[in-house]
Amino acid sequence: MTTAVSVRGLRKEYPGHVAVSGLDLDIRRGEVFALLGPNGAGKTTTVEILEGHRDRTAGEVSVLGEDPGRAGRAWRARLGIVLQTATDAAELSVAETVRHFAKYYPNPRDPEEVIEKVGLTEKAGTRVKSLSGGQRRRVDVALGIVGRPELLFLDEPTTGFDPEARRRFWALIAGLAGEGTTILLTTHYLDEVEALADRVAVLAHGRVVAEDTPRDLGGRAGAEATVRWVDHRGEHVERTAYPTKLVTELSAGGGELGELTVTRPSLEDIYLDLIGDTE
Ligand SMILES: Nc1ncnc2c1ncn2[C@@H]1O[C@H](COP(=O)(O)OP(=O)(O)OP(=O)(O)O)[C@@H](O)[C@H]1O
Repeated sequence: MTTAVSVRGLRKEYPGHVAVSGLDLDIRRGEVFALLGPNGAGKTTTVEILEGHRDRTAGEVSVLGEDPGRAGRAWRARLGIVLQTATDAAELSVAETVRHFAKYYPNPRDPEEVIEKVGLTEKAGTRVKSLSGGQRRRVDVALGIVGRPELLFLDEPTTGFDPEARRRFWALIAGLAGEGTTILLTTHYLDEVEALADRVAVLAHGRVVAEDTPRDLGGRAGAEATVRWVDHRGEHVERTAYPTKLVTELSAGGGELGELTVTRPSLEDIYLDLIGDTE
């Protein structure tokens, strides 16, 4: 089977509010798929339905071949979940916590190896309670992957991470993806999407408004480039589909083009455009 997640016409109504309204989604096995969208777009609700933690009002949902509303423990053991809310800080140490969770799974990863992967080896003997916020988040990630999940849900996983921890986390996720783990990532960090995701869907008002690779989202790859440079007459800005041609022409005289830059819309520009269109 090549499909990890398939969603058709998903709808979720809370009293007096429609959180998800006719959402379709397909995530392939082995893919890193990102869900983007403004606060309240319906990302967490959707993810919770896929995890089997929330019922739905209507629609078809299949996750690893089963309906999350009806699937049992064996199915659940194939998932890894890192929720938005951090683990309740216990009296247990990092190593004790990870070892304890490992016991719930039929084929867990080696707890020491997991602790090393999330960069907490030096804190293995420390109580989770005494860790910093970002370090506790890394414990959450460790607990999400210790069961060797086929499908890993990461809901805003790097909130509170310092830049080095984020880079380390990205490498960890790329490694898991390389081993074939399917990953559904919810995040507000566009650089994270760009670094990690094979495909991205943008949600607004409970539905998918765009879906593509980060490179191509919203026609980004084909968008015109902006060329800027400075000469004795001041700053120049030109938009063109053929920046190489323009730069070649401009530099034909052999002179240096001061402060030359060629840029295309960033993922953030495209994202804000897509979201702006839905307001
Ligand atoms: N238990 C609930 N009861 C009523 N309304 C809810 C409930 N949970 C979420 N909602 C509403 O449903 C909408 C979607 O919420 P959801 O948490 O799925 O958004 P989100 O995209 O994950 O947002 P964020 O980026 O802030 O995490 C919001 O308007 C929210 O207020």
